[in-house]
Amino acid sequence: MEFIRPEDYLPRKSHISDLNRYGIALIGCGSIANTAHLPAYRKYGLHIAACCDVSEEAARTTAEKFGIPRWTTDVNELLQMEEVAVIDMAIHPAPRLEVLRSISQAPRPVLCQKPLAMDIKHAQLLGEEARRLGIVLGVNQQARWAPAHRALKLAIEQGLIGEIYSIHHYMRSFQDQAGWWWTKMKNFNIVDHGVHYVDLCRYFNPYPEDWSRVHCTTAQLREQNAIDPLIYSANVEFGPKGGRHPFMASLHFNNIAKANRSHSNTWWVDGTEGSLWCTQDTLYMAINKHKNVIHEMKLKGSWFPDAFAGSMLAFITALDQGQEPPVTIEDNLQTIAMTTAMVASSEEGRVVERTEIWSGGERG
Ligand SMILES: NC(=O)C1=CN([C@@H]2O[C@H](COP(=O)(O)OP(=O)(O)OC[C@H]3O[C@@H](n4cnc5c(N)ncnc54)[C@H](OP(=O)(O)O)[C@@H]3O)[C@@H](O)[C@H]2O)C=CC1
Ligand SMILES: O=C1CO[C@H](CO)[C@@H](O)[C@@H]1O
Repeated sequence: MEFIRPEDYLPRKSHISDLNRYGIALIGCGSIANTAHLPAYRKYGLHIAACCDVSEEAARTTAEKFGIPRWTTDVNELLQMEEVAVIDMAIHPAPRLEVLRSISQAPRPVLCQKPLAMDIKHAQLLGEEARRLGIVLGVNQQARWAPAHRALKLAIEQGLIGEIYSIHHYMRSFQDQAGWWWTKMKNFNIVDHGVHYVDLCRYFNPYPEDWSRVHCTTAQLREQNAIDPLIYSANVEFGPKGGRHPFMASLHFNNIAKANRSHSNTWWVDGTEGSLWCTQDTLYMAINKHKNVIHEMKLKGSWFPDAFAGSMLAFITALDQGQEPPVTIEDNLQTIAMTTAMVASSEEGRVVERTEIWSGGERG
């Protein structure tokens, strides 16, 4: 039973009339740009016009490696290039405000690496400043375009498993390597890496109500390199208090599991008519009425790098059609509100309401 096809879940460029009109300028030629953004754009034939980094060596070697026609260490020089139609911002949150202000001299739409910032106050500031400066700003929550996550989302939308009542995520990996920026970052596992799964939990939610409250617990090993916990468990409630809303989610992320053969990244979605679950390369479905049958579909593509083309293509498609970015500032603020609440919940040992953190509307 083929309930989802590759053309449904893989990145598509057929919606864009002339892709060459959308020259991309990359700001930040670091690790993720070189290992995911640029390989993805090359694979899907996107036009990379220029790249920029404060480090001359990073800008030059990246340009050479990917055959990018122009490179610079100066954002202002980038903005003078007529062929630059879109900015791909792949730098850490700290310099983003200053870079946005430079971009306002000759505004271009900006797709910014996820999340907009590591806490709600900083994210709000960046969002408000982008609006004030007249910059179209979208957020690159590219995990939404990972083949497994797109396929799962489409299967949910097809209604094959009835009314969804539960989403559960279980992630096991290892990122306790000494010396890397993430082991030195405050609450990294929740606010920087975990934010993918928090955002996906909101993305898969089929109801109009956004998340309402969260209870998160963490643990910190006696001997670990990271300055903060690398394991969390979060129970997310939707709708009013009282436990009678028809949908709930739970998220568990153990990022300090040394035995790599035990690693996995799995979602389970339960509905009144059946269940869907996926790893990163396979989507499964079991329907109540088809007893003892599991429908199993091997998926094409992978998160790294395909999803990075998916998010950029969706951003360009929205620009082409005069629509809002696929992940707006408001949408991302709801996700960051949840990671901010998870940190507060684990540190203070209590349930944290969304409204304590963020007073924005229902769905972003
Ligand atoms: N799946 C995903 O979506 C992933 C997302 N990320 C996100 O991407 C961002 C970047 O991560 P990563 O690539 O690992 O980081 P890196 O530190 O490897 O790269 C960032 C690069 O940007 C440069 N830079 C800093 N400030 C500026 C500026 N003002 N203008 C131009 N270049 C600048 C840095 O130079 P210098 O080092 O000299 O400061 C560095 O070369 C982070 O926010 C991270 O959370 C990262 C990994 C995966
Ligand atoms: O997916 C991810 C993996 O970890 C990175 C840090 O190394 C995160 O920044 C990132 O979002």
